[in-house]
Amino acid sequence: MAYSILLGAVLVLLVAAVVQLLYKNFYRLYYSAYKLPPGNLGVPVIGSTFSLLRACRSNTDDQWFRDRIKNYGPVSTMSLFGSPTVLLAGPAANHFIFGNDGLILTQTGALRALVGRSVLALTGSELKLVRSALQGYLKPEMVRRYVCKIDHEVRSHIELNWVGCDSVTVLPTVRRLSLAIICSVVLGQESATIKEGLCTDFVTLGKAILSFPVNIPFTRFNKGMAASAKIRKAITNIANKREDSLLQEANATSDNDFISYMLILRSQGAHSLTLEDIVDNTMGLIVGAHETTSALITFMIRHLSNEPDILDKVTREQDEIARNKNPKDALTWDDVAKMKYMWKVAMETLRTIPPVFGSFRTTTKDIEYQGYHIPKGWKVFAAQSVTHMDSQFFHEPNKFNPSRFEKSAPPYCYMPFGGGPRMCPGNVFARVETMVAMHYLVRQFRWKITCEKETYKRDPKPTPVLGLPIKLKLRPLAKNVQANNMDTGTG
Ligand code: HEM
Repeated sequence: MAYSILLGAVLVLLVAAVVQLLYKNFYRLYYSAYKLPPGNLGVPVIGSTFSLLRACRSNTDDQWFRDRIKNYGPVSTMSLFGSPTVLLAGPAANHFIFGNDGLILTQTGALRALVGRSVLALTGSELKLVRSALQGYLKPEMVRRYVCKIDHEVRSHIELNWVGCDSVTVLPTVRRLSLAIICSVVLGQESATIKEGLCTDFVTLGKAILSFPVNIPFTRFNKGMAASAKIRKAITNIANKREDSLLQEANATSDNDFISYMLILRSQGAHSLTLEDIVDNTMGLIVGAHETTSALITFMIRHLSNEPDILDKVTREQDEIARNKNPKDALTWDDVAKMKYMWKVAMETLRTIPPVFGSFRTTTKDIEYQGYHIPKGWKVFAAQSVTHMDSQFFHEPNKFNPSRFEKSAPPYCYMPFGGGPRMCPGNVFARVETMVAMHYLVRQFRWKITCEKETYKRDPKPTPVLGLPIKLKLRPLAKNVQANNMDTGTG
């Protein structure tokens, strides 16, 4: 028995070694005319996937990238998620990846399966149409119209989840806020079922983005697919109702929800997406907005609790904005524009802990970069988080110093929202949401982190391992703020 197990193990090892050898030689022969970047593809299909995922989950991804760059230089070959991939880092890499029309944005197979035919998975003329619709929906003139809704969501959320609590676990709480905000804007009045019932499903879906897209029971991907089906069903119900009511109203105009906006654009001939495509794009928008902004707000709260001088400066700025208005009135677009210092705190948070740490692209033709060839069909991954923490571009990169943004960062060194034609279309929305939420939190509360030693992992969004529990106190002045919120009916 023991002998046959041993024999079996030897055979498996032998087969693995032969496959590895064939795989390596196949690539070497097939690309013999190419000057490939240094590195290797590692174990077939798996390559460096698990090692990178492990690094992400133990918050050592930055070190992982640095070690690779030390071993192979800023351009190297590896295999990730089953594809040969070239890893790039540095401002030249960012310039290359965001401005090269031979590269198309790639999503992991898992994301394509989870979010379907959203902007994230489209190419060519369909992509242009959807991108332009998204940009139209999220352009500053439109976001200006959502500020009041965002303000209302933030105040109601704080009354329900923060006021009267001695402690709060920040990340899950802020995720609910962020989901409530994006759903009430994107889905309109009927968003309640989604924002109240499906937050956990959005988190499960988010966690499956970096998983192997093989649907085996109990895996992350399998759970993500189940969550995605539930979300899609709920959004489809809303979309069907919207379509019916628009058919009944001649000359309907959008009341700002994304589904009506897309249906009206379609009736005007701007695109020909099916209702299913519109549902997928709505999901894509919520997925893009929800965990990124909640990560930003969570880590701002964490940073501010360790930086009393910065918190003081932020509070003075926010008190000044509040002083010039009637406390019952919602914040406006102009108020948000005055939050200049707090935005620098957000930028510094995005530099140190970017919610999206890099960008994946696929080559549509053979490409040359810094003397190396990147063959057609290969993936290119640029890790922007590496440049954010490089002392060549950011003096004392480990120091949390919002004032560094009094000067612009060097070109292509600071890219938390990406760049080029696929730059995040939600960046203005994210700014408004974050500023409004932080305005009320900073003015109403003081907090202390419960577990100073808590670390975070990338899952794939940065996630404090305990969710960031904090002890909470009302700021003395906050009693007035709270009384006024009650008057306005947000309590
Ligand atoms: C702090 C918050 C946010 C950060 C850091 C962030 C970051 C990013 C980045 C880096 C990309 C580009 C990825 C690439 O080029 O590979 C992206 C794309 C995207 N983001 Fe955001 N985002 C944030 C908030 C939002 C919000 C609030 C929305 C929606 C309201 C949104 C919607 C999207 C969409 C739809 C895409 C895909 C665009 C495309 O494929 O062309 N994001 N985001």
